[in-house]
Amino acid sequence: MQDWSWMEHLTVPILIFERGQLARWNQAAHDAWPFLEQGFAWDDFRSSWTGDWIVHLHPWSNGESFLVECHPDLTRPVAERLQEMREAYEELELIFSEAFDEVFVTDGKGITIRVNRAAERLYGLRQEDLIGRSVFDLERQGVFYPSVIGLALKLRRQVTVLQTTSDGTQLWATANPVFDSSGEIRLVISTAKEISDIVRPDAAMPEPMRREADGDDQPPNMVAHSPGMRRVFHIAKRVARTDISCLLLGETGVGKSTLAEWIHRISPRQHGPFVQVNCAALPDSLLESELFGYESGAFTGALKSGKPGKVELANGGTLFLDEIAEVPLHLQGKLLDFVERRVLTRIGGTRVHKVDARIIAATNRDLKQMVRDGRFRADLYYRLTGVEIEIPPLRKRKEDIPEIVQQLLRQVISEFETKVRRVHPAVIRRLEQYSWPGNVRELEHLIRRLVILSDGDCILLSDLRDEWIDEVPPSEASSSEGPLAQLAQLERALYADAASRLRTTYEIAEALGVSQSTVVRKLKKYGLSIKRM
Ligand SMILES: Nc1ncnc2c1ncn2[C@@H]1O[C@H](COP(=O)(O)OP(=O)(O)OP(=O)(O)O)[C@@H](O)[C@H]1O
Repeated sequence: MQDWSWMEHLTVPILIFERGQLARWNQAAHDAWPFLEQGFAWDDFRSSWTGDWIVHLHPWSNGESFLVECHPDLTRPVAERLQEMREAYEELELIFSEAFDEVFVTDGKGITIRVNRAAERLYGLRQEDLIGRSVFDLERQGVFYPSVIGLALKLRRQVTVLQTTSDGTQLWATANPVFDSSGEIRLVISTAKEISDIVRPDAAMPEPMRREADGDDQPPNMVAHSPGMRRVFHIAKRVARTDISCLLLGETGVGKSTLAEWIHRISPRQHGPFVQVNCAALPDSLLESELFGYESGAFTGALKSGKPGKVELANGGTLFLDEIAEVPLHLQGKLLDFVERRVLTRIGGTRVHKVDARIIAATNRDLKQMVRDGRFRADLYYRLTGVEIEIPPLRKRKEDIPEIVQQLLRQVISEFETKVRRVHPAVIRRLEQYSWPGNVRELEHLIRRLVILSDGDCILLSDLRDEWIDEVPPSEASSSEGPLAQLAQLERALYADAASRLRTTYEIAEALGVSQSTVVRKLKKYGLSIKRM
């Protein structure tokens, strides 16, 4: 009689098959497969065993019986676990490398261990150029300053600083030291974000919501950080509620037309037309018919049906008389008549047309002085100036410049394809120093030009090389009211006056005793154009 008791000492399942049928098994086999008791043929067993087990066969000498020894296959779960860990690691790697914010990791001595792709973008160096280098060396070389990790190592605590990179980009950086069980710093992990990427909560809102939140406090396309501009909008908003005539004063390109349109848009007349007439754009003979219209056959070349003027077209809305100072004296009387009585007769007509329009006028001239000189009717001046709003020149509200630049950049990017995404802070500083005779319009043209001509994703100081703005000596730039700035203003006034009186750049050149090319350059510099062609 064979003794099978040894089988019970084994913790791996053992099965004995005799002539193809299961004859014996141990407890471990019973635990693994309780159904064995119901009998089992070798063929069934063979077809049902799984890859979870490694099976050894020990044949008996009679050739008809054998012992089956089953070992759990431990390699498979280990392989599966390894695969899971590999996938998790790859995912972490991806998160680390593709995070938009910079992640920079050093050991406890400040030697760089890992950096992500954002670091390459911010510092302009490849990962392999950063790994293995000390943050203190990188700080000395100006790759960034100060080193937030260096500070965290010195202070042995979390630190947040404003870090500047070699190209002047400002980063909001935080470094966090990680300590080991003996209290030594094992790693320092820092994360950093470009300041220009941090948007104010209201800027993140969708446009309609933002407008609602702004409550029409200022036109959506106009920047007003400076106290001067905030005051302008404050007054304009009050004026908008009324029907009072309003005179907008300010140098060329400060935003008079834009403000006039906004006043209309938030006024009770917002559903009526906004009609703009540039009184300087037409010769006197045409300006009258443009403003007041004409009846059929009023003059040769007139339309048979006659034509309403811009004043009539503004019925129910707002009439914006831009460059009001350019209205010739003989027309000022007719305009006064309309402003006082809100009625007009077309050229060649007798019928009186009643027009209900709010009047906003604008000029970059000293209208009061023109009244004193007898070049502008005092009664018209007083009728037009129910309220006078003076928009300050850009050089007197430099705090608006950075945001205007950002706004213009966003606008240009949305208009055409360009790689440019930002303007170097050093460029902004230079723009803040300039005196901007052509005001916001001049700044607008400059940004457009720079975006078009720039090759990279950032407008750099070197891109200003071909701009006259680069010629401004720092002494002049730092004091816009210094003698050089005053000289520039004087020169601008000279050219503005000539441009309003003369018809070509050649005539101006002759009058001022300079070359025609100088005239072209100066007109461009001061954002001026010849009004009467
Ligand atoms: N505060 C501002 N913020 C942003 N953009 C502005 C601002 N003011 C003006 N602009 C922009 O500057 C440009 C010139 O403005 P606008 O035509 O209103 O000036 P203006 O004073 O009427 O000029 P002009 O005297 O030559 O008629 C416009 O494109 C306008 O959108």
